[in-house]
Amino acid sequence: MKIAIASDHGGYQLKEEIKKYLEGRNIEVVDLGTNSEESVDYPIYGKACGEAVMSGKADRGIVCCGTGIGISIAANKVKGIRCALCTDVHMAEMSRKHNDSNVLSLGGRTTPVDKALEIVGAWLDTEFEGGRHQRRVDMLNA
Ligand SMILES: O=C[C@H](O)[C@H](O)[C@H](O)COP(=O)(O)O
Repeated sequence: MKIAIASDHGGYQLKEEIKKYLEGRNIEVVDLGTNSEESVDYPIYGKACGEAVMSGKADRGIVCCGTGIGISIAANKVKGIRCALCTDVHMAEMSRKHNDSNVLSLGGRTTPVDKALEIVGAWLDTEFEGGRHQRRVDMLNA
């Protein structure tokens, strides 16, 4: 699996931790920036991550900003993206099982690193259930 990651300055530290975690699991990472804590604009990074997933450059994506809100909104503007802002493991699991989320969003200023990495792990390891949920995902795509 190949994962695209992107953040603004508010999510930069968390993105770096997630990158280490993914590499520790031998998952290929496409890092779309940002590359420091210098102030940048999250719409650019959310869009870049969404486009990387939709173009096939990555299988799924993970985005981070201060709260995870702005960058998730940006990613969701790319057609075909189902970006889920998750603050706990249950939400991450449900976003995969029911919504087939293809991008995960996390808040670097709102979710501690250890909890965020648990959320990432659950999100990576949970499959879409299909069935009635496929019909709803198809409706989102339409
Ligand atoms: O939803 C937006 C994000 O949380 C941003 O990371 C945040 O708005 C950036 O704020 P500031 O420019 O004050 O660091």
